[in-house]
This record gives sequence, structure tokens and C-alpha cells, in this order.
Amino acid sequence: MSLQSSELVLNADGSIYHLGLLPEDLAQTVILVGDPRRVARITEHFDNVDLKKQKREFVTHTGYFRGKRITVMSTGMGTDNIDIALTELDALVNIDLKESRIKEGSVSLDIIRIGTTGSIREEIPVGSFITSEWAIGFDGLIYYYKSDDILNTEISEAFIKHTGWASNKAMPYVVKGNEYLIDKLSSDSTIKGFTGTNIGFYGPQGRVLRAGIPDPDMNEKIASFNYKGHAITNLEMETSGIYGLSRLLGHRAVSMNVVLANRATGEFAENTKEPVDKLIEYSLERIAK
Ligand SMILES: O=P(O)(O)O[C@H]1O[C@H](CO)[C@@H](O)[C@H]1O
Ligand SMILES: O=c1cc[nH]c(=O)[nH]1
Repeated sequence: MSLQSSELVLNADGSIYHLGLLPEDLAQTVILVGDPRRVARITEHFDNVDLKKQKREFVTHTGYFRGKRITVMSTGMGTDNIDIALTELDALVNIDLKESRIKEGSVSLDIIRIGTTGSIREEIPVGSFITSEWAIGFDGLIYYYKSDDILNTEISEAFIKHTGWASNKAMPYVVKGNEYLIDKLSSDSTIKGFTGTNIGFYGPQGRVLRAGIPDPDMNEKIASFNYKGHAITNLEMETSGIYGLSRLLGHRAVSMNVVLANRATGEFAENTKEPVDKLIEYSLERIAK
């Protein structure tokens, strides 16, 4: 059965709707970043870049780093964009776009996020690299898919109880990254973390400028949660969606984040370029190994 054109949406040149990419534009190793300008900061390290495309916030470069073909793509901010990015990346390898049919067998991508984050622990300072072993999603995206089999409800139920999580917010979900990629990207220079993914940067991460929030102690409650050694380390806006959809679609994913904010001490990196560049260089080295 072929997919209707309202479901699998293609552009006039046959490329996938939001990413604007054709299957041949994509490598099997994909680096995802939030910030569109970070794409060139990664591919400036490449031996060559043979493809550059942009549609909306999705900037894509594909080229070679030490002989390995890699695609680098920006997702913009938030798991709503991750829904689009992951679904369309998967369609590029697992759906025959010309025939609008799901292919037999499936291709697994290696997906590595290189992002920025806020630590909720004093002992994880600005500049630290966190490899997310687990993610807890406060965004609710995964509940729009059949996802019971990939979620760890034991940890999320303990978290909901510990924090007194309000029932008018999306129910937190817990999902693991890919062990092979976590090991590949981890070293003495990284901390293995449990990353909280929020649906915003301000209120959802407990920041108050002018609008008040109902639970000002939430970050302390999140920081004091420890279930059988599972303690949350940092907050950002994409990892749970990447881990959840990668598991559902059969891809391997790891999320690397450099700490720009320390929410426990109230500090923010004076210079954001240097720590991000260091994480880029570190991650490329590990990916190429
Ligand atoms: O630096 P990126 O990859 O965008 O990641 C973090 O930075 C943005 C917020 O400033 C969010 O997207 C968050 O996840
Ligand atoms: O505190 C922070 C820093 C970067 N990105 C986030 O989402 N939060």
C-alpha cells in the first residue's frame, strides 16, 4: 500500500517536505545540533563538504571527516522540531520516496546530538561535557506514538511521586540512549548524565523573569531525585525526543551536551564559543575512531 501524499509530503523536486533533502544527500552518520550556525562550525573541520542545503531552520551539510561520510543538520529548538527531523531522516532511508512505499528491511542511522545545556548540580560546572545515558522528557512527544515498549516507567513513576508532578503537565517519560554510541562518545573528559528535556527555556526550566511559575522549587526537587542511582544532571530541549524516536524507528542515538549554565550557582558561560568548539572537536575525534 502506498502512503498518501498528505502523509508522506514531498517537494516538487522529490525531496522530503521540511528538510528539503533527497535520500542521496544523507550519510548514515548524522550529527544533529540546535543552532543552524553550528553546522558550519562543525563542517569547517571536514576534509570536504559536497552538499549544502537549507530549508527553514534545517541547515544540512554532508561531507567527509577523516574519510568518514557524515551529515550535519540543525534541528532548531525543541522536541516539536525533533518530531519532524527524526521522522523525515528516517523516511529518507526507510521509505522509497519515488514509490511512496515503506522499504523492506530497515536502515539504522547513527545519530549524535552536539548541543548545549544547563547543569542543575553545583558539582557539574560550566564547560563540562555530559554524555546522556538516559533522558527524561517533560515534553509529552512520545505519547503521540505507540511507545510503551521503549519507556522505563519504573523511573518515571518514582520521579512523578518524588516531585509531586502536576497532572496538568505532560507526564514525564524515561528513555535510554544507545549503549554502543554512549561508550564510543564517553571518556575521562565526559560525565555520564541523565538529561531532562523541557518544552521551553524559561518557565519550563524554572527561570523567572516577569511571568511567575507555579512551582519555584521544581529544579531543587529534580536535583534531589535519586532512584536506585539514577539522578538527573542537566536540562535542555531535544534529547528525550531524539532518544524516543530513535528507539521507535530503530536508529542508534547519543546526546552530547556542553554545560553553558549552572542553575545551582546562577552562573552562565562568559564565552559560549570556546566550550562549544571544544565539544565539537572532542565529538568529531570520537566519532572518527
Ligand atoms: O544549543 P542547542 O543545541 O540549541 O541546545 C540547547 O540550546 C537551546 C536553548 O538555548 C535549546 O535548543 C537547548 O536544547
Ligand atoms: O540552561 C540551559 C542552557 C542551554 N540550553 C538549555 O536548554 N538550558
